[in-house]
Amino acid sequence: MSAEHLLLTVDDSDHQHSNHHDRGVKFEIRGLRKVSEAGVPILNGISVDIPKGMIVGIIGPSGSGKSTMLRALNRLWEPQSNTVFLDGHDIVDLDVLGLRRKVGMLFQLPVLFQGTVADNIRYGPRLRGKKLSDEEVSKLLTLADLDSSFLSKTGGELSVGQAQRVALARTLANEPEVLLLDEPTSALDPISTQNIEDVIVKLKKKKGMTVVMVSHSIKQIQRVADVVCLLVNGEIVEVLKPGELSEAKHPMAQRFLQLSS
Ligand SMILES: Nc1ncnc2c1ncn2[C@@H]1O[C@H](COP(=O)(O)OP(=O)(O)OP(=O)(O)O)[C@@H](O)[C@H]1O
Repeated sequence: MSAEHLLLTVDDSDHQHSNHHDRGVKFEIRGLRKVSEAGVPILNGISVDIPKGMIVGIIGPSGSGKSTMLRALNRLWEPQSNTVFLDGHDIVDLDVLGLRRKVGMLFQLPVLFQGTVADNIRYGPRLRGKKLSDEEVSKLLTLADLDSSFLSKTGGELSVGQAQRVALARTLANEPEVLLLDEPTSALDPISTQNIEDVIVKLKKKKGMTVVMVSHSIKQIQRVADVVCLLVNGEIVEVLKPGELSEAKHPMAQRFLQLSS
């Protein structure tokens, strides 16, 4: 295991000149490990800082641990104590529902609850005793690039791309400060993909959102991310700027990038 803590930095001018330096949250990961029940190492001591207001892309071969790493960040599995910190707080000491509100997650395939789009979007706030008005729900839909004609539709009436945007609006209704995206566009057509990418970039620029995004698409990562972590066999083997991916030095990373591009 490398004891080195990877610090992600960018010279992206949007980030440098963002008005949101005092907003957003950061993650610090220190030696995060996971071993399967059969004793097979899945994560081998991930140590990386994820600064606030940055879009961090995670790429790597299938089975390298990308989803596992992401899922630790909102305790879909329980990391060891003293390994994942959100703004300085060990996440295992935080209230898990509060953590998941702050750290929203979107998966490859959207799963909507029964009821209308509006019911779905109101769900999270309602758990906290807050009733969103139609106007507030419409605003969230707009943020996810959908218009208010969707309010009364049900999940069955939506395409996968539209459902994914509703799932995004539902996550945003919790006013998260971090978005964890696990291949959020892999089931979508190019236009829906572009819509989601645009929304992600807008959220970073307008709200200073911190985003950690797993993707199999190198091109997508190059379009969206400020910085890219290459994960191989449960370790971050390289941290690169999106424009420098071809300069990866690790042999497995090189091979993966050659085959993926
Ligand atoms: N709960 C579990 N028990 C045992 N093994 C697991 C568990 N979860 C994941 N794994 C294994 O850990 C490794 C990493 O899985 P993970 O889903 O994080 O990889 P990934 O990089 O996201 O892969 P992909 O790109 O295919 O989605 C895989 O070998 C997987 O089979």
